[in-house]
Amino acid sequence: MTTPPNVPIEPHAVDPHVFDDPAAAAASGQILDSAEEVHVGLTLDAVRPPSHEEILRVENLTVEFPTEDGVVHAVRGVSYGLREREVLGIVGESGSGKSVSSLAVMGLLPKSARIKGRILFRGDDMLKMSPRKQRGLRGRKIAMIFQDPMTALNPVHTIGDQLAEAVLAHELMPRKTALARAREMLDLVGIPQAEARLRSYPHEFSGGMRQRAMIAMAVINNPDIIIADEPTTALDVTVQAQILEKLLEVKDAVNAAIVLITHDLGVIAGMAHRVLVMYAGRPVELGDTDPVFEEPRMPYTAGLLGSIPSLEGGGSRLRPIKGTPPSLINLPTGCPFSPRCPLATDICRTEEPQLAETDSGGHFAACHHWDKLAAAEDPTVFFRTESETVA
Ligand SMILES: Nc1ncnc2c1ncn2[C@@H]1O[C@H](COP(=O)(O)OP(=O)(O)OP(=O)(O)O)[C@@H](O)[C@H]1O
Repeated sequence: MTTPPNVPIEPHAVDPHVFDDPAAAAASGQILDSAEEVHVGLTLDAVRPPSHEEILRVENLTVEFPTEDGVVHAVRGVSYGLREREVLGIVGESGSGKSVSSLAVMGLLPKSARIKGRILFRGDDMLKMSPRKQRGLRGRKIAMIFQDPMTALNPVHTIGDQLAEAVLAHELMPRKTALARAREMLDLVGIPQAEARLRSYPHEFSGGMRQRAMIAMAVINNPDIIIADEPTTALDVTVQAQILEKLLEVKDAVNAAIVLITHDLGVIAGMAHRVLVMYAGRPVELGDTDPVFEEPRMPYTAGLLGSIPSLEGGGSRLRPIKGTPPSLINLPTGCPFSPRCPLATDICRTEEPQLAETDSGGHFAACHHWDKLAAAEDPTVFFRTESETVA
């Protein structure tokens, strides 16, 4: 796998003695991750590979929100498949439709949302299922981890009660059995003294521990799919790496696939088998992570790659892509990236390109000029300033 540019996931890269703001946590009486909890260090190569069986297929998904200002075209034709045990990364700038497309899979969009397309779970269209059948899948077969565990955890109930409830919502069993499963899950996610921690309240946990508890909650019903929406954005970098490792380890333990939503290419590089790049509500590049990162075929992806700090060569410069994404209410004609694209020509301003296979199998891009990127030695060169190019 490509080395993650800024998130260390290689073995022993994580210092188990460094916790998220230990002083502040100790002062507030929070329970911290324990020093005994030494991480083995896990990479994607160390977990079981995906099978060929597709468990989720999203087909031409569109989501619109009617608002006072007009219709927001939040998701405009997203299609992808997810295989058993696969990690699919969805990356893109803020507002590109990453969360809305995943909330559609979870059935968590507001009633005002107009949803079209198909969301097939093992071949069954979830958008056409009875609400009862949908409820049976969501939370059980498809679970979600949110960015901020405090919005998902109830502050007035203990962690143990909340985990037990998550089981009892889907399965009839004695409460004691559900609590025993909750304890097992806290063990699995690396929370020490799990028995005692069942009685803790969310505010007694550090940020990293809360996110571990969220992972425990997501996997307690042995899901086939975990949707993780920016699961570590709120945590500091060291804790991020620990949590991501744990997510991979736990995913392997329960045999689940992951849809990982992030704006952090480093996270994708270390964790995803395949990547879907989104721009203005549409997928603009899709393929195995290494080829997409090493030989992007969509200028937007090349621009994103050029905007992350390079670890090699000392001169680590951030080159954000100039300009801003378009309004999703008044989209321009043609390719929505064309106003920011250094390769744009007349056709880009009149015709929106479709996602199509490029020069390598399984690598798709929505660009009229992907061949120009293919011909360039360094595809990020188009996004450099003149002085950088000369240097
Ligand atoms: N309930 C809603 N009503 C109207 N517009 C909405 C609603 N929910 C989301 N949107 C809009 O849909 C678009 C896509 O939002 P989404 O949250 O999917 O983006 P994102 O790529 O996940 O961004 P971020 O990284 O900031 O979470 C945005 O323009 C957003 O403002």
